[in-house]
Formats: sequence, structure tokens, C-alpha cells
Amino acid sequence: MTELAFQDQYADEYAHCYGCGRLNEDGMKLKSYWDGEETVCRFTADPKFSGGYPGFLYGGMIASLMDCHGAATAWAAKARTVQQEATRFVTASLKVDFRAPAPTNVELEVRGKINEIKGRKVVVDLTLSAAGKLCAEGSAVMVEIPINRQEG
Ligand SMILES: CCCCCCCC/C=C\CCCCCCCC(=O)SCCNC(=O)CCNC(=O)[C@H](O)C(C)(C)COP(=O)(O)OP(=O)(O)OC[C@H]1O[C@@H](n2cnc3c(N)ncnc32)[C@H](O)[C@@H]1OP(=O)(O)O
Repeated sequence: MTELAFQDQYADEYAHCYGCGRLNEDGMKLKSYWDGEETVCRFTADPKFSGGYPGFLYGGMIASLMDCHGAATAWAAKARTVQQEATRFVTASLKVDFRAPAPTNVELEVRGKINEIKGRKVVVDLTLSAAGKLCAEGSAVMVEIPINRQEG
């Protein structure tokens, strides 16, 4: 894919997230893109992120993938809707239902769908699948950092 990922368009001061910051050398550097009206992020987890049983991902990482992709989706939705650059979205609330174990060493697909845009708030519905099988689903309430809080 040659298009720029959402996270690669964040201003430098917002690009240090462990999950998706392009400037975090030790981070996972997750990348999210539009796919029609939905968004998509693909990631293959190293087995070192295993949960209680070898070969399966621990829940915190599943939530983390959905969290970062949700924030990026909110940012992109805002930018597309109001046609002006958004600052950065932070997570106010994240709900995850774990439906089936998610494997390590297999490409995971996280998808986002805009549920609501209201003021600084964007609600994103999220799924995480492996080889077409749903492993987790949920939603996130993302809130844009107001410009004046960057200095405070
Ligand atoms: C990353 C860039 C850093 C830039 C640094 C710049 C300077 C610092 C400025 C700011 C720092 C923000 C912190 C950065 C954290 C790092 C990034 C992460 O790791 S994200 C994961 C962890 N998430 C947090 O740590 C958020 C902690 N929470 C907060 O900061 C606030 O609670 C925040 C910004 C999320 C909302 O506070 P409000 O006072 O700005 O806005 P209200 O009016 O309360 O909410 C706006 C709308 O969102 C809904 N909302 C808020 N919390 C909700 C919740 N828990 N569930 C459902 N809806 C909620 C409200 O009902 C409202 O919606 P209605 O307009 O009424 O429709």
C-alpha cells in the first residue's frame, strides 16, 4: 500500500504512542488505512505476546490493537468529515468482548466503523479477526484533544 497511514499523518508531538507512534522506536508502529467506509489495520503478533496458552495472544494486546486502531479511525473520520486536520484522539472508553482465542504468528485484521461523530467525540465500532474468524469485537469512545490543551 502506498498511501500514508493515518498514524503517519499525526503531528510529531502526537506520534509517540507505544502502539502506533511512528516516533516510538520501541513501539509496534501500527498502521491504519481506509477500506471504503471502514478502516483496517493488519498486524502479526510475535509469540512473545502469548497469553496463558502458547500460540494465542494475551487479551491486553488484543485490546491494545483495537484501542490504537480506534483512535486512528476517529482521527481519520474527523478529518474526512470536517475537512480540516484533527489534533489527536485519546481513548475515553474501550469495550472489548473476547469471542474466540486470537492466534500469534497469524495476520490479524482489525476493522473500524464509525458509529457516531458528535463534537469532539467519535464512537467507533471495532472487530478483530484472524483468517476471517471473529476473535473480538467492541467499541471505543474517542475524544479529540482540544488545541488549547497542547500547551497546558
Ligand atoms: C496522545 C497525545 C498526547 C498529547 C499531549 C498534549 C497535552 C496533554 C493533553 C491531554 C492529554 C490527554 C491524555 C493523553 C493520554 C495518552 C494517550 C493514550 O494513551 S489514550 C488511552 C488512555 N486514555 C487517556 O489517558 C484519556 C484520559 N481521559 C481524559 O483525558 C479525559 O477524560 C478525556 C479527554 C477523554 C475527556 O475529557 P474532556 O473533559 O476533554 O471531555 P468530556 O466533556 O468529559 O467528554 C467529551 C465527550 O466524551 C464523552 N465521554 C467522556 N468520557 C467518556 C466515557 N468514559 N465513556 C463514554 N463517553 C465518555 C462525554 O460524555 C462527552 O460526550 P458528549 O459531548 O456529552 O456527547
